[in-house]
Amino acid sequence: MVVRAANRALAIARDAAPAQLAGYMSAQVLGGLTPLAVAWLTKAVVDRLAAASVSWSDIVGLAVTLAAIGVAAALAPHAIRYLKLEMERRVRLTCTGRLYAAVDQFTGLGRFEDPAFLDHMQTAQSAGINGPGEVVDSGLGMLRSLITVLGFAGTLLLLGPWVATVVLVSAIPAMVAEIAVSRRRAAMVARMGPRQRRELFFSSLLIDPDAAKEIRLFGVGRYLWQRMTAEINVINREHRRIDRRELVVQAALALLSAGITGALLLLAVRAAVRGELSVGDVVLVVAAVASVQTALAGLVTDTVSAHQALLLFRHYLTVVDAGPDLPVPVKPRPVPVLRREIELRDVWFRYADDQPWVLRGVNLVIPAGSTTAVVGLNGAGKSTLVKLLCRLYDPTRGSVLWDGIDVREFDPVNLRERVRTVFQDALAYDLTARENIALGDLTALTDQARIEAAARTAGIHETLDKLPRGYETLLTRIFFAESEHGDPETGMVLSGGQQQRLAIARGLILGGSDLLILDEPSSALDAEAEHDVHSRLRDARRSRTGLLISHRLGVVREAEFIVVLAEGRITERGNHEELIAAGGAYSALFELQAAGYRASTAGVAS
Ligand SMILES: Nc1ncnc2c1ncn2[C@@H]1O[C@H](COP(=O)(O)OP(=O)(O)OP(=O)(O)O)[C@@H](O)[C@H]1O
Repeated sequence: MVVRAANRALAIARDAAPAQLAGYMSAQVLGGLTPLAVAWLTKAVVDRLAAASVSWSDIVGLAVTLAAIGVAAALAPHAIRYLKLEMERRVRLTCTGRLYAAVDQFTGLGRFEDPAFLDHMQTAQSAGINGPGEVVDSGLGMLRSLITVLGFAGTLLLLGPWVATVVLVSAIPAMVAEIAVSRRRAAMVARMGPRQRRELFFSSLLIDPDAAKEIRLFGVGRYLWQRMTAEINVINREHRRIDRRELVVQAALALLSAGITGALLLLAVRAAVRGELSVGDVVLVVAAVASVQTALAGLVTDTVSAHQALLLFRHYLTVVDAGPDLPVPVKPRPVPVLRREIELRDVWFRYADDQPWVLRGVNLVIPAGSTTAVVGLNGAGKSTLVKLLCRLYDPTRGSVLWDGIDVREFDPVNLRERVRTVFQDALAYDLTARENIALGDLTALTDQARIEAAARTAGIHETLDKLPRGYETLLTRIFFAESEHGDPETGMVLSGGQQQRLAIARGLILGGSDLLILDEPSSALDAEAEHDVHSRLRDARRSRTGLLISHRLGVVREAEFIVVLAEGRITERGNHEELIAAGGAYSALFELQAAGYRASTAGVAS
């Protein structure tokens, strides 16, 4: 598993930054050989100096080579740093692109509501995208250390085979102990994922312009930041625990290493006194012991870093390898133009196996070319039904049929080209007015006529036209337009009702869709504006099939078919007159709303 992840990391680095990777690798190999070259050259110089007669010409070549290596060694870290940073930048860009491309392939909503998968996405986004860079970085560090260690192993043999063995074997407990700490750290990071997400939630909320109003009016800022610091405290406590364990392990290992170095030094000096080693040999052994100890410590640290980076990188791989969340047939059927009807046949749905049923055997036919309205109390399941029609989820049981074809036989992307939905909680993007509309169909991005036509149908054209920069006005107060950096006048914020109209324009811009779903798109509009929007929408729906969800029965009454959804079941169906005559829940609700209007009209009149 770790090996597979390492291979994937290396492959990404090779794809993203081949030249930088090759340069970085060469520099690290040379870096690993440098201490060896320096030690052997120094030994040669010292031995010649210690000889009875020595001339300048005897050692000038060695001395110049030594000096040249010194110059190269002084420059190398800067070159390595540049190559490493450039490689990491390129790798991060590639990983980020692949991550979001993968997330974009999740056509349903399930994964965005699964806490375990959200943890994978959060770790992939924060740490996983740096994984390949860190793995390569640590891997090349290991390679460099390994070259130094193996190169000096022969030198240590000068002191006897057991000496080389002791030095090399002393690295094993260090490796084992450090990897154990690393595993604990990775497990802790995974455990802290939900807390980290909550910390992020609180910190974003506290500076979110949309949340600022409520937070101030309710005076809950303190409560929220204290909740945030409570999360940070727990995260810090866990990190501290691991840091302390690491401190103990590293102190013990440092003692072991210093003890071995000291003992070897004593051995070398004693051997020299006995005439078994030359002065140059002693210099070489001292350099060898120091270099091997440093390289072994580097090897351990880099192994642990690589291991840590790989564990985090696995979250990234989980996300990019997750594949489609909704099953898509190998050969999806093309979505035909809707001619007859959309049918929900015995549809049961719950958001997860441990959640209650939201829809319980819904049977509903939405005839093509007409408008069907769904009414029901809060939580009855109306928006859930809409999500199944857009195939943001699949029914747990039963099926949704498009002219008799199960929508699971289509590619969801194709289906959504035929279905347009405007939700009550549609987003207002911090982009220009033009982009806010064109996001409904990006082919219209530069087609002002289409954008304006959609805006006119939604009754927002006059408003947008009068903005300081017309359709090019940024609809935000949190960014400046790039061209006018620093000008606080660049952004505008629309009212709630205007934003809804904008969302309607976005929903309408796609030509050729068959089904227009309006899930309370006018809840933020005043009565006059709502009437205006609905009469415009009626015209827009004329050639399409419409599904309307609304709590305002004055709007609903004009639909050809009305169904009442209660506790996940359809309890009444018919047109307005039929439902009023039936005297059921619809009739009672309609009476209640009408009485409210009559009372307020009477109040105004008196
Ligand atoms: N993502 C979700 N995960 C779990 N449960 C959900 C989710 N979304 C909605 N529900 C639950 O499903 C039920 C139906 O919700 P839904 O939003 O479909 O109702 P609705 O009829 O549209 O309500 P409203 O009139 O308030 O908009 C509710 O009990 C709600 O708690």
